[in-house]
Amino acid sequence: MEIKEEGASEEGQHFLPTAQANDTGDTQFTSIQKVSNEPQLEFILACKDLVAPVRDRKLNTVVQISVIHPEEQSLIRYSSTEIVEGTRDPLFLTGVTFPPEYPIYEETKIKLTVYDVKDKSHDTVRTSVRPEHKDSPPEVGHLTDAIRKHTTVDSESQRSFLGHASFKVGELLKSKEQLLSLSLRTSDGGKVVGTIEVSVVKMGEIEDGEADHITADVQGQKCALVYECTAPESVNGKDNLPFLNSVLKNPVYKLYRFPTADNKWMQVREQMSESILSFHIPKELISLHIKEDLCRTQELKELGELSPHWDNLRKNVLTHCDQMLNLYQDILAELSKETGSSFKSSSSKGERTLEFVPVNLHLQRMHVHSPHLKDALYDVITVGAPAAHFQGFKNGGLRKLLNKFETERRNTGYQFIYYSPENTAKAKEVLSNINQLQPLIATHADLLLNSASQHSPDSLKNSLKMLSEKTELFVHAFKDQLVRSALLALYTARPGGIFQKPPSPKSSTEESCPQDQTLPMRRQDSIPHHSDYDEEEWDRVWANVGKSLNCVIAMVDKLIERDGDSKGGNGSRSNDGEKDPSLADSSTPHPREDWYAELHPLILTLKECMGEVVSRAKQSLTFVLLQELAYSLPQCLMLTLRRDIVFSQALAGLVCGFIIKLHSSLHDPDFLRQLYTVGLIVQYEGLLSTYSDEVGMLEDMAVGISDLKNVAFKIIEAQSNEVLPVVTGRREHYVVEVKLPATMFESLPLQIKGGQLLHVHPVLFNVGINEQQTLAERFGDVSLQESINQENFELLKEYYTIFMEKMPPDYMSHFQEQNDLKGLLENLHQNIQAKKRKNVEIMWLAATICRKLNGIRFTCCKSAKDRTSMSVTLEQCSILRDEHQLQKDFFIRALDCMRREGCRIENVLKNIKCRKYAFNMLQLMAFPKFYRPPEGTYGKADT
Ligand SMILES: O=P(O)(O)O[C@H]1[C@H](O)[C@@H](O)[C@H](OP(=O)(O)O)[C@@H](OP(=O)(O)O)[C@H]1O
Repeated sequence: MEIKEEGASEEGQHFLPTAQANDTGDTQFTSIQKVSNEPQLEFILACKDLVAPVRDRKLNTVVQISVIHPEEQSLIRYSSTEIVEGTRDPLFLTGVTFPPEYPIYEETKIKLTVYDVKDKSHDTVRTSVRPEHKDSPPEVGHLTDAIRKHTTVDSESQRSFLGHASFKVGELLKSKEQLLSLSLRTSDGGKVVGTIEVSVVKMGEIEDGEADHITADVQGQKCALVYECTAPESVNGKDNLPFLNSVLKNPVYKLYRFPTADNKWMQVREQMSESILSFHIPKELISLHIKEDLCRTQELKELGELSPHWDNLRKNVLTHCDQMLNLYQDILAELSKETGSSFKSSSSKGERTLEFVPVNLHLQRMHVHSPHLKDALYDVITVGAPAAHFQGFKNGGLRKLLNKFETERRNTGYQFIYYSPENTAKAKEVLSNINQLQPLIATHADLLLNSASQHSPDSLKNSLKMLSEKTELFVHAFKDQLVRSALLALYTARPGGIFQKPPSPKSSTEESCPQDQTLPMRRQDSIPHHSDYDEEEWDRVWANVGKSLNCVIAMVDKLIERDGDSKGGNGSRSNDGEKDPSLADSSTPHPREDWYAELHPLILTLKECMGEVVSRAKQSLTFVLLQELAYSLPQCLMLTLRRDIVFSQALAGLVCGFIIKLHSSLHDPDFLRQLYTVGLIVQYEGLLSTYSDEVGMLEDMAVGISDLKNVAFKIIEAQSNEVLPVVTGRREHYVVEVKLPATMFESLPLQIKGGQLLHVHPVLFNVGINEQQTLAERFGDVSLQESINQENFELLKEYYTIFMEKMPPDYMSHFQEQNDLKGLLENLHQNIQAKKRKNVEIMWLAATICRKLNGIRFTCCKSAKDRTSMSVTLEQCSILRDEHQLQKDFFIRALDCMRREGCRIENVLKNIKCRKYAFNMLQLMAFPKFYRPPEGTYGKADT
């Protein structure tokens, strides 16, 4: 019987994605008992004694799995197995899994339809995730009618119906050993054409003696089937799930079984999930930029009077800054409309309002349950290369643009004062420190006064300690030579080179300072002229803060001492109990003093001295920043915008990777120790070519990833159910606060609980693999890739050195591991030096090193859809081969299964509404061998 007949009887069939399948709203059906957040039901299939329609014809079989929901009675296409060729007893490696949220009940019926595939190069069965009802609304259809018609007819004409069987989920679950053996019948329900076996699978750890084994034969190989055990908490981290679930969304699960070298089965579950951080982090970041830019605009306005040249420049800068602010505000407003979004598709890459959002960001997870080994999770974050697609790549990407900008700026001549990028960054840092410390010191000063008015010696001492610490930090912040030189520059930029002295504080310090701690500085009464510029004045102003703090300390000491005396205490005694003669006069009892009245004037002076320092430093450093902004407007601001966009995409991915890593390793004390002592390596695999537009993308990506070194994480206790991370700080210095629920937070080491900043060490290795890279290698230039790989190798080596220095020797579980790592690093270095074409060994080595160093893995290409899918599936199968003894002969079959029916083809589907990797034959010929998808899974769709 041909598929058309079968199709006709299943007119209402459709393929329901989990996101839409969540809610039937009914409770009259019997739910399946399930472990929270684990798939509800997983099974595998095998057929026996299939009858070929034509005698002696070898069968190539595939099973299509459909679901009949109890309340609907319509058939929904759910998934397919891979095609098994040339046997009447096929064992399918691709299983069936129903995710946690899928509406499946004991009453739900599953229909299994077996087909014989004549030409598998055409067997791309489904093209749409949505109902194929005649009357389905066009906006949910996703595909153009033309494509849908073409692909359906094309695929269906290439296979024929063999037989079908159905069962209810409850029957399977209650059956002996949770295994059903069903007769396959022709569509009229008459003839038996073979049997199909359905076996429930439960992923989990095998402990010796616990596993049941069933011997099966896969292409002549005996394999033991393993059933039902419980996954260890370290893998599932079940108690942490609500936390992870608040970040990950719309999971897709796929299940496989593969034979191991010792003829047993391993089970493998793929999971692919979106993250709401895709949108959340960009929104956080844009808000932060807006705050920072508003503050800068205000500081520019407060720069005071400037000579006409500088004043015009400032006006110009302010106008452009306002325009940029409006732009950021508009983008934020647009993004805020996207409530609940967690995915930006590859086809939205160039959308202006989504520019800050990473493309196609997902967690790609492989959970392996293999005999005699602990269950293992392998995570890779897949995401489109962080790049400014809307701005385009005509003039290159950030790496080139920033270099060009800097070189030109350095050579501009007289109109601007050149400050190096380091100095500009320093100016931003000091300004930010001032803005943070000044209010903090003011608060501590008020607390000190409060303690004074309560006449509490202990609280007075504590407040003083805090005040002293913060004031010392403050004084330290200004030690830089930059402030001094910027003050002179600003002085010369005032009208007539006149220095605008900030309002003088009242000169009360001298009078109120106890004993002989007078301030050496006498303030200038007249405004100095250029030639009069007193370079040392700044030192005096700055030193006054320290001196007035000393006055406060001395006064507090005095007050506490007198208080002790008045209570009949010992006064101030030296260690041997003798009275200190220098303080002998103050040991006579005093009546209870008004501490507040004594300290208040000193605190006022301290605040005033600080005010003067802040005012001068702020103005001079703002003047430094004016130089950067004023040069080449508006390009300079556009460059900042580009960098912000690229960074935002990179940061969203990083935060997602960090949270997932934290979640899966929270119970590992060694990991936590590594986190606060060395920080985490974050390794990016880039698959971009160094030809045409992708050169610009790679230039963007390299800067975006390198900028991630300016990010630190801080773990804080969540005060409510809201656990989404918060981004604080400013450009070039970000702190991401990750909130953990109380129980999880409590289990952390003190260092992390105490708020220690946790650092990341990003590295990028890129190897172009496509036909464009062939062109680059033959006719173009690969130097960008070479220098990126070389530079990042040095960074990786540095991390490794610190890691080996700081982590205890027993941390690397075996001595062997250390040697392995060293060898791998050397090997990576040699491969980078070798300058071989499309040397994908670089990627495998870098990824292996990252995994061994317990780092966070990323894989990126332009859209994280096609090349990325090839690479992550290859990585998964290589891990199965190297770490889980996947039988050698099954390497390619496993790879093909994952690419044909796995999560990544679903990724393609959700991006372009078509189940085909966007490659043509010509492109694939240029790919390294193991990066080519199986027949029938690629082609160009007219999207
Ligand atoms: O434009 P054509 O000739 O169809 O080439 C495609 C490539 O073959 C794919 O590799 C690109 O996708 P990835 O960047 O996910 O690999 C794919 O990127 P896109 O999905 O962003 O269009 C295309 O560049």
